[in-house]
Amino acid sequence: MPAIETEGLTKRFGSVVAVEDLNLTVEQGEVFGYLGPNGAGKSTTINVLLDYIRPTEGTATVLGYDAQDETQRIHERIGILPEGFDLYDRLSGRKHVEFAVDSKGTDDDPDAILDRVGLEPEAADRKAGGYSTGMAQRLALGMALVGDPDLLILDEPSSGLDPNGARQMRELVREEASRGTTVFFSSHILGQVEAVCDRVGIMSGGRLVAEDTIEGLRESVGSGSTLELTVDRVPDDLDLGGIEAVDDVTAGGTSIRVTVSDPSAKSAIINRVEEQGATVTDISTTQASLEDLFAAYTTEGVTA
Ligand SMILES: Nc1ncnc2c1ncn2[C@@H]1O[C@H](COP(=O)(O)OP(=O)(O)OP(=O)(O)O)[C@@H](O)[C@H]1O
Repeated sequence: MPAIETEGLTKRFGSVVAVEDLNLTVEQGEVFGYLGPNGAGKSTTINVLLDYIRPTEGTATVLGYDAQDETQRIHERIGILPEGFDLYDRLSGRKHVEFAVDSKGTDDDPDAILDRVGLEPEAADRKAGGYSTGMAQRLALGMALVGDPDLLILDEPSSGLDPNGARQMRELVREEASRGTTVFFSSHILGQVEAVCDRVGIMSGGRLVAEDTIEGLRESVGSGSTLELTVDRVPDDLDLGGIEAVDDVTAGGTSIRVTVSDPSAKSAIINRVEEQGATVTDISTTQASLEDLFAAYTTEGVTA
């Protein structure tokens, strides 16, 4: 049974198609990154999964339960960090977690949870109204962890976190995943997604335009890597014509940068450069970042 499954899920708001014919499967135990530019349909999808809104067409199940008919069962077994969550300014952090423990009827130790999300006892006793964005984010995540959920739905969990906070968030996500929790993670911070997700889905204009591992996306976009050669001098009429994998070449000073669709073309490129009279003194390869892949899928019309 997948942790999340949607079939033909469509949501229209009047003439706006927010989500169109979405077939998404997130397996149990996965850390799944749900990506897409503003307005792509990510929050709408999450809102349907949580039954905050009803789909126009199609179905969704969460942990095997129907998102519309078995909402209560779902909410008992998931933890949610919503986008733009609200805290009670006058209550302390600890009170927030105690409140979550009471409402879920669990026996979690609030202090252990606060410790897990990095809120020191002194901070936990202060009113949440005075919290920084990062502290508020940690507290909201702590509340989501109450009841040891089978599925965590995190909507933009890293927004407002400094690099340390973001690292801690990654560690927490990984820790939860190693306990068998499925994590469904929407984010604009692509580095964060790349570092923690097993697979990603990319939404664009309401449609799922890619669903794969980051490695798989690299292969299907084809724009794998950039080869950077350091040479004693760039040949006058540098010519890499005829090497099929070469997409783009730029050269200057003692450096030649070649974008390749297939990294195994590396030796052919080096040989060709050396045949033209240069000595290659250093070689480095950079792979397309998730940022590049995201741009390829959401702005350049690549379809999976
Ligand atoms: N309640 C609503 N009424 C009308 N249109 C809506 C409503 N909610 C969302 N939309 C529209 O549906 C589309 C998808 O929005 P959605 O919020 O799901 O995108 P998103 O990917 O979550 O974006 P963001 O990253 O900005 O949160 C947008 O065009 C948005 O304007």
